[in-house]
Amino acid sequence: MKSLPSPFILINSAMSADGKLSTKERKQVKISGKADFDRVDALRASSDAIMVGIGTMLSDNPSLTVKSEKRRKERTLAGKDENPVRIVADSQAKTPVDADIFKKGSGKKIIVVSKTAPSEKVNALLKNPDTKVIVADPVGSGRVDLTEMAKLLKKEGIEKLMVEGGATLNEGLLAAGLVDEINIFIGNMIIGGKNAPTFADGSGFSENNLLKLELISFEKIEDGILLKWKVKND
Ligand SMILES: NC(=O)C1=CN([C@@H]2O[C@H](COP(=O)(O)OP(=O)(O)OC[C@H]3O[C@@H](n4cnc5c(N)ncnc54)[C@H](O)[C@@H]3O)[C@@H](O)[C@H]2O)C=CC1
Ligand SMILES: Nc1nc(O)c(N)c(N[C@@H]2O[C@H](COP(=O)(O)O)[C@@H](O)[C@H]2O)n1
Repeated sequence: MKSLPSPFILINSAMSADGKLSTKERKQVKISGKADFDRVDALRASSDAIMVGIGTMLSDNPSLTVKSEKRRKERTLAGKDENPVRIVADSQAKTPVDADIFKKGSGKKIIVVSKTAPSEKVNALLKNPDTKVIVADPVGSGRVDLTEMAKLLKKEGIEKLMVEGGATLNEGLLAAGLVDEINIFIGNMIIGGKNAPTFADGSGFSENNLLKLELISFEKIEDGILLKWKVKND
């Protein structure tokens, strides 16, 4: 069983047929087609928050907004912000102060940092409206403690957290036993390259300690396939 308290955490990723999230230059690739991007948009709209790691922030500068106006309206009619809370796991507060999450779309932003994040960078980030910095580093390791982060995000009222990568954060959350569900869209291309990020990088699991999954569903979408997995955290 997953350790509580934590939001329900779902990782959504798009990968190539050979399991890569992007190129060896860490350049974002359009793996999903129109239909899958629309599915992802609906998933964003149904979530309380969307999170990426600092690696993804620096390489992709994502806006993490809900793209469909209809879905944004539905959220506001339900008394929510247009966009879910946008969160970055960013141990040293390296998120650029002019990142697209601050410029595009309305709604709250949370930067999760460690105790050793430089205060001038933290203060600069806090100048952005609707932005909060949370320190999740109980022992002062200099790295965000993901279990502590989950606990603090739950306290912020986040019940459903959608994680959109990247490779290192995915593995960190999986290794911490925090992930409930994985949605992977496998696109019709090979990216290749031993240094191209895969779905779960980090240090990985050992042979006698592999993380087991249970298949929920599979669905053909355009020229790819969507796999939904439940994570067996016991
Ligand atoms: N195809 C897809 O669906 C997606 C692809 N990507 C791709 O993934 C690549 C980025 O992946 P990565 O470089 O691995 O960066 P990442 O986005 O996974 O961020 C990793 C960073 O998160 C921070 N972090 C803080 N605390 C952590 C902890 N306890 N455990 C793990 N990480 C922690 C660390 O500074 C770490 O270096 C890019 O090339 C991007 O384009 C990213 C998202 C989705
Ligand atoms: N679902 C999906 N399919 C792909 O093909 C992708 N390359 C990604 N990437 C993720 O989407 C983020 C960009 O979000 P915005 O359009 O800027 O809102 C990017 O950072 C990855 O997390 N996802």
